[in-house]
Order: sequence, then C-alpha cells, then structure tokens
Amino acid sequence: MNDIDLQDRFANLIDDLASQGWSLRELFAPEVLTRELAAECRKRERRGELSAASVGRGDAQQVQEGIRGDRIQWLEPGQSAACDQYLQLMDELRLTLNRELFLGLEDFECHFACYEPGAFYLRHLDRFRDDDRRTVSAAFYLNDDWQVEQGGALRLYLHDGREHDVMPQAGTLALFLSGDMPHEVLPASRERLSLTGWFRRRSTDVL
Ligand SMILES: O=C(O)CCC(=O)C(=O)O
Ligand SMILES: [Fe+2]
Repeated sequence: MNDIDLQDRFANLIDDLASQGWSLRELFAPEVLTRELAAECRKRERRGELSAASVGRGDAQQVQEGIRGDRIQWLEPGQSAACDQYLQLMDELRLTLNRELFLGLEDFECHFACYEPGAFYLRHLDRFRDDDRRTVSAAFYLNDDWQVEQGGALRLYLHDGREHDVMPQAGTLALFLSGDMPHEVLPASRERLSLTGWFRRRSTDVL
C-alpha cells in the first residue's frame, strides 16, 4: 500500500478515536490479507496451538472461563508473511497515532483469539491494575458474512451511558482507549475469530 492509501485508511479512525474514545473502520486491511490471516488463525487452531486465555497478570494470572472463554496465541515477528504484513500495518498506525495524537506509543502486542460458540468475555477494561502501558486497544475481525442474529458483538459501554455493538465482520477494525472504555464480548452461535492487540506506551513507574 502506498502512503496516500494508508493515510486515508487511518484518517477517520484517528479523528474518531480522539473525539469519542473509540473508532471503527470497515475493510481496514486489504481483503487478501484478511483472508490469509483468517486461514492462519484456523490453521493454528487445527494444530492445537491456541491455548485458554487467562485474566490478570504475573502471579495473579488465571484461566477463568466464567470471565473469559477465548483461546489465543500471541503473534511474533517472522511466523508468517501475513502476520508480518499485519504487524507492519499496525506499526504504521502506531506511528500515525503518535504523530497525530502525541500518544508516545512504543510497541504493539497482539494475539489471535478464537471464541467457540457460546464463549464470551465479560465486561472489563484492557488495563491491568499494576501495569498502565496498554493505551489503545485494537480488535481486528476475521469472520465472513457475520449476521447480527449470530450474536458475538463487541459491546462498548460509552461515556454517555449508551452502548455500541460492533459486529465481528471480516475486515473491521475497532480501536478504543484501553483504560477508559469498558467493553465485553457477547456469546455467539458460531465460531468467532479475531486478532486482538494493544498499543503500549512506556510505563509511568519510576524505575
Ligand atoms: O474480540 C473483541 O471484540 C475484544 C476482545 C477483548 O476485549 C480482549 O481480548 O480484551
Ligand atoms: Fe478487552
């Protein structure tokens, strides 16, 4: 993608994030890439490489299916061309967020996530009590032809008391402020695949 395409792809995302704390972009990535990432997620699942996600951090980390029922695998650079291309795209987005909103984001961490039918993630914030680095959350969806009646929305609890439901349709990217936007994943009647990630800034802890 050339620079003009990229800046266009990011423009509304960044304005909306700044004005309302969340933003959405359909067809965020090229469709070929989205398809390759979906295939990669399914392949990892078939090979048994995804494992039950936990809640909490460090010693407090626990698998609790009553809170969160997805299975995940973290992305590392060099695992596949499609993953590297996604990480590259998100790095361009990170630099643009820094340039436009002065967020000082240092890195991006991200995992594949698979929610089996009926799995959910109860209302939460994406920030740990003892680690304030996660600043902007980015959920990118990999599911073709998602229908509203299949459930599985990402439900955002907005500041004005309203709720906004995002369908996990292939190609949609949802961005929101990690420490400031309560959200949940509703159960679905079909498998729900995504890439969930976090742009992080330096910890404010004094070393
Ligand atoms: O998949 C989503 O829509 C959001 C997942 C989520 O909230 C999380 O992993 O923290
Ligand atoms: Fe979350």
